[in-house]
Amino acid sequence: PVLVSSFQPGSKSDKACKAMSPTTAPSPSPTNGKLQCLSRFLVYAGTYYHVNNITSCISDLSPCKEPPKSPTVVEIPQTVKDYIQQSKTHMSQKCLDMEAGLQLTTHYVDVSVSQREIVRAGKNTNRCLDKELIITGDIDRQKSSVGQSQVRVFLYLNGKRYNLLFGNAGMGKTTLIKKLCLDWSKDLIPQFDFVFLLDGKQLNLTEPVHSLQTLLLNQSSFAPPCTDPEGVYAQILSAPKRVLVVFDGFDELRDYEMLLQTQEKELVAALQKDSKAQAFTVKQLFSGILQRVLLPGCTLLLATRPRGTANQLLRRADSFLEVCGFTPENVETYVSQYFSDTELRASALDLLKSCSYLKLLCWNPALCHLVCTVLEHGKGSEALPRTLTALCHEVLSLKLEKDTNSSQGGELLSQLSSLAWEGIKSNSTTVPRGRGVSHKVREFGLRTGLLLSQSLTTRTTFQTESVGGGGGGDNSGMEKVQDEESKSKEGKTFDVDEDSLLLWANPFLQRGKGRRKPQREELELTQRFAVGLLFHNRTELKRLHSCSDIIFRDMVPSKQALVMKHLEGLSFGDLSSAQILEVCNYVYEASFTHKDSGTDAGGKVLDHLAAHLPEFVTFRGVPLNPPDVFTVQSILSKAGAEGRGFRLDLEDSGIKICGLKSLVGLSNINTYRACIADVITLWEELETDAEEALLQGAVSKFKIHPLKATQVCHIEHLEKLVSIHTLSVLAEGVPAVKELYKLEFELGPENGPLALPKLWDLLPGLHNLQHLDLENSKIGDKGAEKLANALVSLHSLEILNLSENCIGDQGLKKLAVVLKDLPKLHCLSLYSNVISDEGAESLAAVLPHMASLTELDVKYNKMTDVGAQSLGASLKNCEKVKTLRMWNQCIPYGVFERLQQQDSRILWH
Ligand SMILES: Nc1ncnc2c1ncn2[C@@H]1O[C@H](COP(=O)(O)OP(=O)(O)OP(=O)(O)O)[C@@H](O)[C@H]1O
Repeated sequence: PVLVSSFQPGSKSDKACKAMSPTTAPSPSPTNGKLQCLSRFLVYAGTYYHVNNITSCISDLSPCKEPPKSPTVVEIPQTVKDYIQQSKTHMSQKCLDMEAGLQLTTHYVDVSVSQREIVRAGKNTNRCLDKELIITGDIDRQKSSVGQSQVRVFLYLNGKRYNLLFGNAGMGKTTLIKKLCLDWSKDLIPQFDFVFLLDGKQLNLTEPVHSLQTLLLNQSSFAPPCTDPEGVYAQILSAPKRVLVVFDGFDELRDYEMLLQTQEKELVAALQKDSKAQAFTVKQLFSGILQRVLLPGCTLLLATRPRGTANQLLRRADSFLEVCGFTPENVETYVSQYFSDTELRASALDLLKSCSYLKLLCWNPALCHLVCTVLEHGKGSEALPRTLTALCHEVLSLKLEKDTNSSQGGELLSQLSSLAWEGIKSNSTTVPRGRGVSHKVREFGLRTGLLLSQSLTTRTTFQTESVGGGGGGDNSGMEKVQDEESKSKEGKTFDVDEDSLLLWANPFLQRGKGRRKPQREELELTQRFAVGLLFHNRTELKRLHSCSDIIFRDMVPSKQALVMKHLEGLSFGDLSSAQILEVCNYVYEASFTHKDSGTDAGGKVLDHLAAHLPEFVTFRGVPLNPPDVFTVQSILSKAGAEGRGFRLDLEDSGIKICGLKSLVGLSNINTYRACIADVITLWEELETDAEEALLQGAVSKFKIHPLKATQVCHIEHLEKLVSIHTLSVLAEGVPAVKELYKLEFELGPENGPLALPKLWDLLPGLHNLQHLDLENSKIGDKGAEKLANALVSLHSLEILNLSENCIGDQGLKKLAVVLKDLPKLHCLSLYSNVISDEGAESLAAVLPHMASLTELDVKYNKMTDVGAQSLGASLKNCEKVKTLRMWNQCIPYGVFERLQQQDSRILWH
């Protein structure tokens, strides 16, 4: 395309997508504990939202350039080889289930996994060790994709010992792990002899009766009974590099961080001394593995949702992977695999096309499954749900309709809802064991898939040769049962065993006791459902018998009024970006769950938000997933219909290019910011599709001022944009570049030098730049020379910060020549460089020619009294200068004081 002829076009397809969770900022709570009845119901709907698989796994990827090198193969005894073979057979049978009726072998969709990066938070990289995950733009995310073959994920693990696998609830971490296990069982991943899956739920086993050996051989998911535990364990210890340990079932990074807290010395010593002693708690053993006290050479893969920062963990890990969820193509594959009947398949795909929001929800695999459940019932597009609430509600209704004993469904559902709401309030994914859940409720919950039951298995370890296949079962010769509630059943069970652990099949009910911020993903979701249901169609609600007539007559309108009052009480200008997004989502649920909204109470809520959303809407730093973009878009366009215009900031939101297109395409968006590389790709797409009006709008509304570059890619992107500006056929160039007045180069001394060559190339294109900040970028004399060449073109420059840059006399000499030709420069900082007398003199020589200079800082350099005196003398000819800071240790105190007495503009600080 002409517009972008100067550089490599990016990929045009949105093939990767982002799986980031919204942040946990405090948010308005329309429920405020007052909508309990309905919200309980909604919790229930939410509970159904995702039928979760509880297993454990780990993985890490990075692009694999070479075939993996297996560590030296140690001779493995035959009995151990047999065990490995048995493990593989066992795993290949046991890890196949994804959802009821869906299996990995027939329904799995190859998803992309991308690498994520972290940065040190804060400007001073030495002082601040905190690290954060970077939210990358769409194009960069696609570039960092490790591809779709799961085997590649494993190859990627090669040599990386500490791997984190991120993904929001339902995005497919557990499923990916199972697929990896399946691949391992098929000998596709030869670098590991052993793969063990550990599960966060096992932390419920609090008795100190475990050893590393029993943890791995008896407690890990999908492990078969072992005839020769001693031999196998010895083999594991002798070649830990050939062992992969996967942790899953921890809901947040923080849960892992808790396991990284320093252990007592005696405990560490005990773990190291005798890892076979059955004297440890599961928690101690998990800690031992995560802290590299136990099995130090093994590869770890930790699956987790990305919420919250867990600095210790981020600091330790070598690689960060993320499951990207489904692309539109993946959704099509999933739907095609889900519907084996060709006619049903075609109609499902057709229906999905007509329902944008549902289609976007399918980005999340767990929701994609729910969408298929609804599509399966073949209602026309008019009857399809349009919100998350309506989707979950519909699935729940279908589920209950199918339930044979549904006569009591309403009552049981209500009881289950109370339990779920308690769980949300107490931050627990499990139903407390002492809670005395009635048999009926338990059975109902398990039957409908709202509850899962998991026995915290202590697997049989055979002492004899009499191993029978992979089944756990009630075998004789069983080791001591280590938890009174543990059963000798295999892994996860779904029976009505009163003793096993009851879990909500809902990924949004998170664990942890009160130490978290109160506002969590699941609570946000509950509120979203609560609001949605409150404004739902009454006939629909009645289908589940969850509310009486009185509730409809009295409570619903009064709660609706409360929501409205709450909304009216919000001061939108004070809300954080995450809160704005939450409000948009609540309001979307309220306004669109009911089919005929627009004229009713839900419509009023929408009107209010549309009228009061601030004119500047920023989602900077808040992950915007595809359905979020849709809700924001509907609210913005509603406001547009009322004549309101907006400025949008979408930087660091991970928005996909198609989402960017839909928002930028709104006629009432006056200006926008977003990842430059993504914007350029959008322009390219618009140009290729000959969407001229949209292209023109997308170019003219784009803004980048002021720009703070904190990563190398920011400068790479800017370079592309500047080259479009200078080379493009657009007569007026790119307005965003022309209007860039301030550029802060904040990559720090480590990364700065990587991007400097590009910076020098692009700088001359920024004709209108007024403020350039290059502090602490290690530019040195060479860089100073390059900068001098670029400065010739920057006639508008007013402020130049070159503090802490290792610039010496040579560099300053080059700079001095051009500094005098910058007619508007009024502030120059050369603080903390290595300038000595020679440099000071060359600066002194040009000082009187710097027509606009008012502030000069050369403090903490290397000049002595000689240099100081020449600067002092030169100052006499510079009327405009207001301050000259130049103290350093090489200038004798007396000299400095005298200079100061002569000219009060000379300052210490
Ligand atoms: N690649 C895939 N192909 C087909 N279905 C998938 C895929 N990934 C996920 N799913 C579906 O989505 C559901 C949720 O996935 P999964 O349990 O793996 O999510 P998760 O990221 O582990 O969530 P949580 O954080 O709640 O544990 C699965 O049960 C499965 O039905």
